[in-house]
Amino acid sequence: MTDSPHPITIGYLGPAGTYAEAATTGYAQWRSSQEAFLGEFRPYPSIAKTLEAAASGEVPLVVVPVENSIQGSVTTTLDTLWQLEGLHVQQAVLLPIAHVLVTQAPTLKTITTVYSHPQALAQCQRWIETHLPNAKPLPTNSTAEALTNVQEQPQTAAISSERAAQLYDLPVLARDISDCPDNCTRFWVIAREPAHLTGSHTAIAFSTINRPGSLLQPLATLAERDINLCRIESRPSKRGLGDYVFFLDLEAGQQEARTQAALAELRDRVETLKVFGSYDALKLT
Ligand SMILES: O=C(O)C(=O)C[C@]1(C(=O)O)C=C[C@@H](O)C=C1
Repeated sequence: MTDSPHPITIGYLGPAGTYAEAATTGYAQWRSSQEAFLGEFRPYPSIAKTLEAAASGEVPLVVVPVENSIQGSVTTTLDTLWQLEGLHVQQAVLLPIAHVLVTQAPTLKTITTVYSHPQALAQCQRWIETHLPNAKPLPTNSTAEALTNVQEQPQTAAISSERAAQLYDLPVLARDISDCPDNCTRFWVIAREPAHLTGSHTAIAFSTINRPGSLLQPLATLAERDINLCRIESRPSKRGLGDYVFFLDLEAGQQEARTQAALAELRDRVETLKVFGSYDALKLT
């Protein structure tokens, strides 16, 4: 008989039934199909608290949303990653997002409020305006948390996954309510321990001093080494208006010589550089 592996606790945005939970359990299942791995799961009340749990060493691994195909970056994740020290991206997980409208109300007309995570509300904004013109959208910490309002107030609705509606035993009134087809969210698996350097993509971020060429020079460093970018995103540095942090995803692994050389040069060309790590993408269905 073989010994079962020691369980690894993975933090995620809870409560049970979130998309983050689906990404986390999907990742753990995949990993245990590759190696002796046993995941146990710990929900946190917000994305920031989930990342803080990894940074403080409370849990060795967390899974957080980074980017959505309709709504773009999950800004809390980027801002918190920039603020915290010592976090390493290990893996990307792509999860299809299929939102439903959950309510105890008999018809759409009687719904006064629609609760969900701000990302989910934004991904369904046009549908809400068309089908619930009189309902007030109100943000919650997660899609699953939104369902607790529906349990207590019959004239309200929530946007979540169908799986979450089943879990909380609540009725679904409308399906397929995302504003664009193929809605998909990319999550990152993040660890406190530096990962192996393998992976086809590398995530970095840097701040610059606001002067001519301060973005051009780092981009030239990457272009000169034939490193393609698959994403660039700016976020306010929070030091003052017009001061930014740039988040980049490189189509090159951290272990590659060209990446090592580019990162060494980048350190001299930017103010602060953070290398989050290299990752491959796991596509869940
Ligand atoms: O609220 C959830 O269920 C989450 O997992 C968070 C989150 C996000 O922040 O993007 C994850 C996937 C969907 O895009 C909507 C919400």
